[in-house]
Amino acid sequence: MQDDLFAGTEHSKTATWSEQIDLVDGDVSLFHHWLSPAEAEQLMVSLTSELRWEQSTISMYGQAVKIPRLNAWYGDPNARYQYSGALFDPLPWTDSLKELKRRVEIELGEQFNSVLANLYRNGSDSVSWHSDNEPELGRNPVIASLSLGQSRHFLLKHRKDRDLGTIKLMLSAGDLLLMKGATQHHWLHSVPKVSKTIGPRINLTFRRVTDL
Ligand SMILES: O=C(O)CCC(=O)C(=O)O
Ligand SMILES: [Fe+2]
Repeated sequence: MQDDLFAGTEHSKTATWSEQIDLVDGDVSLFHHWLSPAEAEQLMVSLTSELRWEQSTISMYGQAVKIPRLNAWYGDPNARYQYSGALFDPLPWTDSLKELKRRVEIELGEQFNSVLANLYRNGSDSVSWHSDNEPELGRNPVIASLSLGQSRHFLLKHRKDRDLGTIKLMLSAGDLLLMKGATQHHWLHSVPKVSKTIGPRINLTFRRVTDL
């Protein structure tokens, strides 16, 4: 179901409209053009330089491996999270991240205490299949993800029922994706590499982590 108020008019390219993704065992919705193109562009520029981007290292089969993207973690002081066995403290909110969080909370009626920012520098950067199911995210994680910059595909696949195939969404600048309910129990998601030359993308995933 979609409520495209301006379908067929000149507004349809930039007007906000939302759709519920038809997903068995999951609850995913997408707010297209949640930010205007101008605001999304401005944020892309400012967040690229303002955030403290790092290339994290994870351990895979006992080897230290650099992940294929940059990231940065911001949030309330108690919103600590565990990643590959290490405990990370969030950086304090910047003004623009705090303001975005406030607007996302009002839109969705959900509370968040942290944001994981990802910077995909080009088509070689990606995130492989995973679920956001770390214990500190609680039983049914609510994750709101805001996309800026280059459009990229966001894929979903069911953990068990492969007959459901791969669901492919295009996330463009200003789009807000919401995942909640049982989604993280049953579905994996990824942002695959792209072989052609493309520009950078930033994705902000607002989360609520609890003290373990
Ligand atoms: O970049 C995206 O759209 C997804 C990022 C993601 O899945 C994550 O940070 O857990
Ligand atoms: Fe994720």
